[in-house]
Amino acid sequence: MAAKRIQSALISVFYKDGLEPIIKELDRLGVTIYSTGGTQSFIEGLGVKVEAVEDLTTYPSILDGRVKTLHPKVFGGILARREENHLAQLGDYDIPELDLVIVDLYPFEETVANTEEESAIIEKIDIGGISLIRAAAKNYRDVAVVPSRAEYGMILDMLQTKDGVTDLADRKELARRAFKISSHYDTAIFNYFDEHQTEDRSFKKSILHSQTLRYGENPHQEGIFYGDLEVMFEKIGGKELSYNNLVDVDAAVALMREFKDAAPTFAILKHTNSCGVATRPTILEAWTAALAGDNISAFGGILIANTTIDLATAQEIDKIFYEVLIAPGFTDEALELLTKKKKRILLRIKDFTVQTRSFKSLLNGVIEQDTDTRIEDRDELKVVTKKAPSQQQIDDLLFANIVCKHLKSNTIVLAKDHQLFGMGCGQTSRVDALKQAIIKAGAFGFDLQGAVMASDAFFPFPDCVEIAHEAGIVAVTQPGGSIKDQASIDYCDEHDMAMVMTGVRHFKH
Ligand SMILES: NC(=O)c1ncn([C@@H]2O[C@H](COP(=O)(O)O)[C@@H](O)[C@H]2O)c1NC=O
Repeated sequence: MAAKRIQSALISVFYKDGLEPIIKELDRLGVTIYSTGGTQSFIEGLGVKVEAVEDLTTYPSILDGRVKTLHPKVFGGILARREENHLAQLGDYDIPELDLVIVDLYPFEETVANTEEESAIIEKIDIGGISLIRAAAKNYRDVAVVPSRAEYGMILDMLQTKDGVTDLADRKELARRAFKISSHYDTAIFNYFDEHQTEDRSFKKSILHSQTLRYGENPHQEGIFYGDLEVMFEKIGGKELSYNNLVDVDAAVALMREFKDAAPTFAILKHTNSCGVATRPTILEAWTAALAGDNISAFGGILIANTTIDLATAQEIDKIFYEVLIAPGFTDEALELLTKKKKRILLRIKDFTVQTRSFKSLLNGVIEQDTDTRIEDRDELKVVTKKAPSQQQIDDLLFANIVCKHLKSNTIVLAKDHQLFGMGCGQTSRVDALKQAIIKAGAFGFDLQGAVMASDAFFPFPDCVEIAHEAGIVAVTQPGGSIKDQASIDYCDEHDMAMVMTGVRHFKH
């Protein structure tokens, strides 16, 4: 008996919107509707007959609504298997069968987001509704459950096209969704209680949206993204985002977030590392200067701007092959041109915010930390050398420090006039990172005389400032904290270099 006709329904919803067409359809099908106070009034307002749950239970809703459906006459009608023994018991206790349960839970997450008042939050922990959902889902062989407004379309379609008959596969799918909703809801409640706990924590994350990716990092690996990209981006064109695209887009957004309020800035990234970054008076100039940083690595890169892309910039960008272009806006003419290349992914970014906590799988568990959203401003730069950097050099040091923060450790950034000249990253020694940065700067024609250097962590020895000086570097920023800091400072003093310390390390593994 896989197909079931809906003859009775219990409806208890917090938000009433979207319910009307379902009620009308149930009414057309002659379904007996039971409902709780507010939902009952809403249905009556539609001119549809409805039985009060209070009449069924012969109890009023008590304790300010904390107990209204929690009663054997309700749960018996949902949980009874439609077989002789259970149906006989329903008969003995005068309990009606309930074939369909529609619930929209108290908005717990929304309440947590909007208030810190604990009593208001606690009252929004739904007890009766979540029990109704779980009971109906457990008995999916006989009962259909609608656990949230997201399933309204699905049930309406079933009512309309199958005339109130549900089949087992559909009811099982609704049950799967019901446990997805109930576990998500309980995860949110748990995380609220667990938030300030220091011991005995449990890692629980629930994301309702997902996207199956073509593959993972490589074609032989499966890949899935859990999240809702539409909240952050409007995808204007191009192929599906791949696993690697998503990783790179994440790195690009984290970097450009630091330049959100700066003058027009462009960054070009490959494998999460930036190979070109520049800030200029116009976005076209920023693009040109970023590309000059390394026009070879830029091939197939991820491009991100903090400013609307105009036609002139689009015409230049269009000359190279890139994977993804992200910007807060595109002029119509720019879009007309850029969308001609059908595979190129164009994302209009709506929101530069990054998650405040980040985590990844590791060994037999997960490692979690605060996201590194800290960035130093000019007041935090402590001059440790006899010579202080000029205002222009301070600007360049701050620029280089941001770029450095977003490169894989160990990393060194060389920059001048708000332009990345060369970087070394992902190196096992800081000296190698510096040598790589110098080679790259040279390869793309940059003269390092008067340029600045940023390091993600302290210099264990003075070798880096020695090599930097020989290359022409005049000012350095680094966190400091090495027992040999003084040796680097002394070298700078002896060679007319300026050094500032931030006191903040920015490792990125
Ligand atoms: N306490 C109960 O027995 C109970 N039964 C259902 N609810 C919830 O009450 C809300 C609907 O109430 P009303 O129909 O009165 O507006 C729904 O969000 C439903 O999930 C309950 N409320 C909270 O637990």
